[in-house]
Amino acid sequence: MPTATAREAIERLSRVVPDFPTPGITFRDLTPVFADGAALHAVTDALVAPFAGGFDVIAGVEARGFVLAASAAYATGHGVVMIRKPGKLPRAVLTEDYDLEYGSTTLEVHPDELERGARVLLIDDVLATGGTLAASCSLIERSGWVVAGISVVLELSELAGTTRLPGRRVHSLVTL
Ligand SMILES: O=P(O)(O)OC[C@H]1O[C@H](OP(=O)(O)OP(=O)(O)O)[C@H](O)[C@@H]1O
Ligand SMILES: Nc1ncnc2[nH]cnc12
Repeated sequence: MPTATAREAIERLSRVVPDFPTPGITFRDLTPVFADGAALHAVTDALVAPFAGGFDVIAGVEARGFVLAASAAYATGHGVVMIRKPGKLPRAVLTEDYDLEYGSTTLEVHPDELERGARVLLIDDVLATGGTLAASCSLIERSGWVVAGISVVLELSELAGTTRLPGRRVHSLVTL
């Protein structure tokens, strides 16, 4: 499905929620995009299309990134690596603390999930300050894997998240 269809669906279905989760944050809610089958299909295809043939596995960031990563993995016949919030993964983990637009937290990964050198396409819903994706890239590289690219549905350009991702190939379906 063409990227223009995905963009139209994102613009039509996404919602703006003022002061969520904390006062002063303008929250961009993509749950209606996830809930619409045609939109999820178009968005999934548009996220992976620029990276076709260039990755071995897809990584998703808990929680919203999991929806997109699993959809993209099924569509392309790849597996999923889960980058999780703290205390959820059962075996030995690598850990990164980070800040995001409305707080601070930690992400973790099982570093033995893939072979060294595996090419990982990293998918998430929103690129805001870039803290989440920078921490995720660090976990991927500390695990011995390669970041093949980063694909997001929505980039909030006023927060300049790409400056936290120097040298990365970042694909955003919609940039606000
Ligand atoms: O670019 P940043 O400033 O780091 O923000 C982007 C992140 O914020 C949201 O995740 P959140 O941690 O709110 O988790 P959720 O998916 O569980 O809602 C979003 O899904 C991104 O992962
Ligand atoms: N403004 C925002 N809307 C939705 N998700 C976000 N993650 C970080 N900032 C966000």
